[in-house]
Amino acid sequence: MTHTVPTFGGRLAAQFAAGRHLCAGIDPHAALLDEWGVDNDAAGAERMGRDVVAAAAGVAACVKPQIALFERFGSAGFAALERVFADAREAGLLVVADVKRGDIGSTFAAYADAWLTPGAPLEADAMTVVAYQGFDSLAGAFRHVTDHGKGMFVLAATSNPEAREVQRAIREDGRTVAAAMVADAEDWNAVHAASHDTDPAAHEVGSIGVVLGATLALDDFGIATGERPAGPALPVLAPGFGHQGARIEDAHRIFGGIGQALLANESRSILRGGSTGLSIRIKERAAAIQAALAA
Ligand SMILES: O=C(O)c1cc(=O)[nH]c(=O)n1[C@@H]1O[C@H](COP(=O)(O)O)[C@@H](O)[C@H]1O
Repeated sequence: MTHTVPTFGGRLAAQFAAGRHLCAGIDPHAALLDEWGVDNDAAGAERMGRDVVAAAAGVAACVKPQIALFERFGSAGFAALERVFADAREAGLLVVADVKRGDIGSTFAAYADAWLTPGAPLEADAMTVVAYQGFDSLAGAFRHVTDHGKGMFVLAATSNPEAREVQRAIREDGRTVAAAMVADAEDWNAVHAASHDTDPAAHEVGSIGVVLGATLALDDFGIATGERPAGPALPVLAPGFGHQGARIEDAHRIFGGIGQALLANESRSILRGGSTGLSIRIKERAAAIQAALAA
């Protein structure tokens, strides 16, 4: 089967080829909104989101709105989010909806429809997902990936210290939970690259990625950082830089061979300080990330 819609992996590859690896977080925490001089409400969150989009356009690869920080304002928060998404699309930025959804297959499919259906009010390019109900519980999103050029980032090894007890646990098959998420995503990409004969970029970078915290020693989670198996590079969404303490200069040491398609997320480190200087902060962080990854 061949497809004409560009894949999410292909669109990521284009961002990387242009030197863009920054994922600019949109996390309208109450304290940050206060620093921005806007109210802690949906309009304040929208202001922050749209300012980040304007400053990140042409500089970052994507924006990642953290949905809970909009959801706390109910329907007004979702309306704000729709406008932020629309701005981002118009600016040519990929949108990763940080929704961290997961469920049994039938209801996960409804989450995938909500966030990944073309033309849906909250259509994003990719969403963060939780696969603790099993990797195949994500199947409801696969058709959006193959047919609509969408993507997913599966939580594998997250940046928070308390995640270790679950994510380092050994499964019946002898792999850690985290390493199995990585392998399942890589396998899926390898199998499905073959169906995208018309999109050579789909062979470069996969459309299902994982979340790997930059704050971690990946070896501890059973995740190999040496050479990867043949197949498309695995997109890695890496939070933990900036506010959580990881340094982009250490990216090669942290990720090694698994960091071929790295999106470095920073949220509070670029949002802190208000809208004044936002554009400069985003440009500086994007340049530092590009330099560190090119080194
Ligand atoms: O999936 C995520 O985005 C995520 C996974 C993870 O392991 N750690 C993590 O911090 N995140 C998110 O990444 C962002 C990090 O924000 P800062 O610490 O302010 O840069 C937040 O929106 C988190 O919810």
